[in-house]
Amino acid sequence: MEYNKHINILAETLFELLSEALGLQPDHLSSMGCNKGCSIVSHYYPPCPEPELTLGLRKHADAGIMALLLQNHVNGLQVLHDDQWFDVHPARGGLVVNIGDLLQILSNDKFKSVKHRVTANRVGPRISVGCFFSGHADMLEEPFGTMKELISETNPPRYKEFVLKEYIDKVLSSPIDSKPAIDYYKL
Ligand SMILES: O=C(O)CCC(=O)C(=O)O
Ligand SMILES: [Fe+2]
Repeated sequence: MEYNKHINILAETLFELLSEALGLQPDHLSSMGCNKGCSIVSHYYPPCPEPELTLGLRKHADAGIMALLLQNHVNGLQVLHDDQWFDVHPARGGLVVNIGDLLQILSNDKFKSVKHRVTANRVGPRISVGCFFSGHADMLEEPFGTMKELISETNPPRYKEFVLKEYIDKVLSSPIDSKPAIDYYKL
């Protein structure tokens, strides 16, 4: 699919910039496989007659590595910052880049995943298309944790190592509003 092809090119560039921001070679995150395992999830939020009584999507942080989100012109996406919700107004032709929990772990909290939600709306529908990167299938059976290159005496790991497959099983089997999988691995 044409869109997927462009998203993958963009993701490659973003992973280069993120690697450099961590003081690593530009191809570091991609060579680990972070730019692979892209799944596309689309949401359709119909207009809601009583939006104050519900939400479009509950508060959460994305569990994977990174998400690139396209939204139509209808408001609804909000991010949590300093205990306050802020609207992420749709920008024509713009994409939202969300850091996921796995990138927070890889970077030892240098990059923080963002808590977000979608409010319900009287107008609509609101439509979004998210491209979620969860990493190359080869990473599934390998130990996963903060990148060794980032660990030092002054920057000890904040997460214990785990097997990615177990983490993903936890994410997929956890009931709504239960403890996020990342919290099981915090040291
Ligand atoms: O619909 C949106 O804008 C957000 C979707 C989302 O956060 C998700 O699928 O994880
Ligand atoms: Fe999300």
